[in-house]
Amino acid sequence: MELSLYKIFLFSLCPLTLLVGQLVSFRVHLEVDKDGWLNTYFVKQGWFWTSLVGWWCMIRYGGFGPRGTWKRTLLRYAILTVWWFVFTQSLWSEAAPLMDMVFTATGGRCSFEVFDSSDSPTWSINEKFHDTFSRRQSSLQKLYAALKKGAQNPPTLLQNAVSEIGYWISEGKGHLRGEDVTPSQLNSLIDSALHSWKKINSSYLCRSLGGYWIGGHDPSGHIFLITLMCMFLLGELQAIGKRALRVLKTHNRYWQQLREHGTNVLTMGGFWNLVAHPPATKKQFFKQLGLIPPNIGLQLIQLIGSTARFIVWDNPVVLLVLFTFLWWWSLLITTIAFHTLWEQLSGLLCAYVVAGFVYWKLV
Ligand SMILES: CCCCCCCCCCCCCCCC(=O)SCCNC(=O)CCNC(=O)[C@H](O)C(C)(C)COP(=O)(O)O
Ligand SMILES: Nc1ncnc2c1ncn2[C@@H]1O[C@H](COP(=O)(O)O)[C@@H](OP(=O)(O)O)[C@H]1O
Repeated sequence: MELSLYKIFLFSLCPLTLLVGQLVSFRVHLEVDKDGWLNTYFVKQGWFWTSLVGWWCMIRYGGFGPRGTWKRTLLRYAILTVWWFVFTQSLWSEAAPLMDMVFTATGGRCSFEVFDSSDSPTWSINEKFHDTFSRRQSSLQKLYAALKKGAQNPPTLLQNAVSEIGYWISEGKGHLRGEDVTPSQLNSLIDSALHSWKKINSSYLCRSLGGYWIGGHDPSGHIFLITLMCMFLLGELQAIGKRALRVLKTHNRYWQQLREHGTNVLTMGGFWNLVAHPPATKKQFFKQLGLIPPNIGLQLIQLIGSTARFIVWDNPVVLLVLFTFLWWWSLLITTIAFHTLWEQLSGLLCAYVVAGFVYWKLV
């Protein structure tokens, strides 16, 4: 296989991003919302989006480029999908994914340290028990449900304590009512109850019971997944790139429409005003929107329609590039804000070894 400039880009993008992220993390401290829309709806469902966009491109560009065949493309996709599945998902409910096996084999476990067990006289929630208020609250609810489900009659002490915490959190009280037990005794009680009922060997199961993963070496699932996704999309772009560029250049009509309708929409009818000075409330927004003359509204709808058609139907390569950029951005954020360097490297390496082989040997 010859080493083109594109190949160098394909093989170096993720490792270089990790390096840059590490360097940036020395100077910048990032607070990232784990429950933000990008992470929740896109990255965490990333293999779905990547498969959809990847396959859609293959179908729309009439197959698989000069070098590819259906069989080869399918083989590459199948290898990457199986590897993603084995590494990050449970094959069946009791089996742990490979990344969680590494974690538990290196001393990690699911913890239920709900209460702060330092010797403060007032009861409080352990700072490490999940990172945000809403996550704590939902984890407490899961924990309570698990305790209730696990035993027909949970010890009264346990039951009282857990319902008390739920109340404490929702009411935002400063301390717990004193029980005849210490915080660390209660932590152990909860911990041993759950661990004796179930073999908690995956992060998914741990989270679903309200616990959190601590200790051990936890290869970054995000870095693993994003590396696999970037390499798949960029790897397949090699096969369809030339054809996609040719198609992109033939759509002069769309650019003309964009210019005409776009200028009309922006210069007339107060639309620009609406964008430049958005009203404070939704109600005012819709009221002002209603004041836009109907023909401008129609042109706006036409513009949105033709843009959607231009991207989704005629030039899905735009989607491929957008998604690749989105994944790359999330990779950078992950390398700056999450995990240790070694956990990032192991996530990267596990994806890279297989994706590297696929795009080195199977193209
Ligand atoms: C000749 C062949 C023609 C085929 C034509 C196909 C037509 C196109 C249709 C394609 C449909 C898409 C199918 C996709 C199948 C899926 O992948 S569905 C599952 C999606 N799931 C995900 O994406 C989950 C990804 N998330 C994770 O792996 C983990 O959450 C994580 C990011 C690794 C994090 O793990 P934590 O434990 O939370 O840290
Ligand atoms: N780019 C990103 N944006 C937001 N959250 C991210 C992120 N990368 C990683 N995370 C979060 O960091 C944690 C560790 O990720 P991972 O082990 O998959 O690399 C996960 O938390 P949760 O699992 O609690 O959602 C994940 O959601």
